Amino acid sequence: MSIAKLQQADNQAIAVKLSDITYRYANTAPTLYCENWQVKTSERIFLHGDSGSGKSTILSLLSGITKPNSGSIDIGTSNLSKLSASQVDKFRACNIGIVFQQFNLIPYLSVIKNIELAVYFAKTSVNVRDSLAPMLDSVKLPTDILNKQVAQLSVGQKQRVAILRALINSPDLLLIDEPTSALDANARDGFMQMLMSMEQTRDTTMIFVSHDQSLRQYFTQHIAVSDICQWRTNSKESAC
Ligand SMILES: Nc1ncnc2c1ncn2[C@@H]1O[C@H](COP(=O)(O)OP(=O)(O)OP(=O)(O)O)[C@@H](O)[C@H]1O
Repeated sequence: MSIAKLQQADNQAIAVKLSDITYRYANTAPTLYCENWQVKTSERIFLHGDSGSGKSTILSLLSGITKPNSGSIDIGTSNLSKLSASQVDKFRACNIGIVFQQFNLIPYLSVIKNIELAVYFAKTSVNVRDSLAPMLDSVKLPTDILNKQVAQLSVGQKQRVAILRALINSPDLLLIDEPTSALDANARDGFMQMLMSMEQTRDTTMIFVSHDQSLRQYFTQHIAVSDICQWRTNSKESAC
């Protein structure tokens, strides 16, 4: 199941579309409103905002991990709001690569088992070892790391494994959440150069979130969270 492309009037396909979204974590919490936001296919977006502005929440909504209270989210021609929970899980596994802030690797499993799980959930016929061979080279990891337990890896190595897991099914959409926050400046720049060179030959749409403005240089499009979504407190509920 690959993402069918939504065509726009100017004939450029839409990869992501948010329409009239509202979301809140609990009844008393402020509500996040996102009226309308579209990302075209193959765009590489740097989505920035202060800590707490909602970057991770937006990625969670886009990936279908979090369901909005109202509104709709289209990824290609698939409206996530119309899919059942299990259909969303399947859709995500097949079409969306995600690099989480804390990587979300399973620490007691080996590197290869972590990556194989992504292929298992997508039910694709990817041969993991064959596909990984050139990718390992690109991220400068040795082949023997595949059999190491994730718990034994450095932060930088975990970050690269998280990228490999996100890319193994050749997703159309890549969502990346602050992957460089635990790295020093040299490691951060090395990681960004590696990510961009891996993506040079792919047609992936990428949404990369960070509060670190020094990463802007790697992207041609920069969008502030506050330009697409706002947190508002419901005045009736807060009155008493
Ligand atoms: N599970 C949760 N329950 C309640 N509130 C939450 C939860 N997760 C996030 N929030 C709140 O939602 C708002 C946005 O959080 P979010 O994690 O999306 O911000 P962020 O921009 O990614 O922050 P950071 O840069 O620090 O990771 C914050 O006010 C946060 O406290």
